[in-house]
Amino acid sequence: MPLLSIENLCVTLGKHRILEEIELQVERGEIVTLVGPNGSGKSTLLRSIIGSIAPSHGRIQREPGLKIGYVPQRLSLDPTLPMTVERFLNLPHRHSLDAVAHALLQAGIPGAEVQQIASLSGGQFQRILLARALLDSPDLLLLDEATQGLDHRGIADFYRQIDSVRHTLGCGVLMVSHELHVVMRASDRVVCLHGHVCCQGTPERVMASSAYQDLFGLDTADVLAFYRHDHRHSHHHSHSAPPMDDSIPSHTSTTPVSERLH
Ligand SMILES: Nc1ncnc2c1ncn2[C@@H]1O[C@H](COP(=O)(O)OP(=O)(O)OP(=O)(O)O)[C@@H](O)[C@H]1O
Repeated sequence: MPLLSIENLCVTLGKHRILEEIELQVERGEIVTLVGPNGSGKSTLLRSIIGSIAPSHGRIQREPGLKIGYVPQRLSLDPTLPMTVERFLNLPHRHSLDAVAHALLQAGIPGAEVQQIASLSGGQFQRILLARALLDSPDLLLLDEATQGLDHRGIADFYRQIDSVRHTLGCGVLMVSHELHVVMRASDRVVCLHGHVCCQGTPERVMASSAYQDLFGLDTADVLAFYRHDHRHSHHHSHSAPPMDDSIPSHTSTTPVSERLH
C-alpha cells in the first residue's frame, strides 16, 4: 500500500474550485515534487493532505498510523521575541534532548540548540523548520517551497539533505518547488499541477510533455539540457578550485508519464 493515495480529490474554497480530480500516490522512499505556476493549488493540495482543508469531493487515504512531517511555506516569528532553537523545537510538545539533537543533526544543523532563532540566517532557519518536521521520524515529509529565499548553493545543499533524510528514515517526500533545475535532479517523480494534474512521471518525461511546456514555456529547453547533462562523467578543470557541481544524483525511476491535456 502506498503511504498516500489521493483519488478524485476536489477542493473548493469560497466560490472557487481550486483543485479538480487530483489523482496522486506517494510511495515510501520516493521523492515526488509538485510544480506549477503561482496559484495552481500546490499549497492547497499539501494542506488538504495534512487535513487543514477539507476536500469537497474524493478521498485521501493515508497508510494506517502514517506520521507526517510538514514544513510550511511561511512561518513568521516575532524577531524581538527571545527564543532559542531548543525552545522553538519543544513547541507545542516537549521532546527529549536526544531527540532534538538528532533532528538537528538530520537537518544538517547539529548543535544549534542554544542559538537564538532571531540570529539565524534564512537558510539556517529553513533547516530548523526541517528539524521540527523530522522530530517524530515522519513516514511522509511534506515540504512547501522549503528553499525559498536560499541562494543557489543553499538550495542544492538543502535538497541534498532531503535526499539523505529519505535514505536514513526511509520516508516518502512530497515537496513543492519553483526551482525547476534542481527539482528535476532531485526528484524521482514530478507532478505538474494547474488546478488539475496536467502530467506526471519521471522528470525527463514530464519536461518533454507538451502540457509542461505549455505551462513553463521556452525555458523548458534549458532545463532539459541541464538535466540531461550527465554528471556521472568526470569534469576536467584547469584550476584547483572544486568543480561547481551542485547536483544531486538523479534517479532512474521508470515510472511512465501520464498526461492530460486541457
Ligand atoms: N483560504 C482561501 N480562500 C479562498 N481562496 C484561497 C484560499 N487559499 C488559497 N486560495 C486560492 O487558491 C488558489 C491556489 O492557491 P495555492 O496557495 O494553493 O497556490 P500555489 O500553487 O501554492 O501558489 P504559489 O506558487 O503562489 O505558492 C489561489 O487562487 C488562491 O488565491
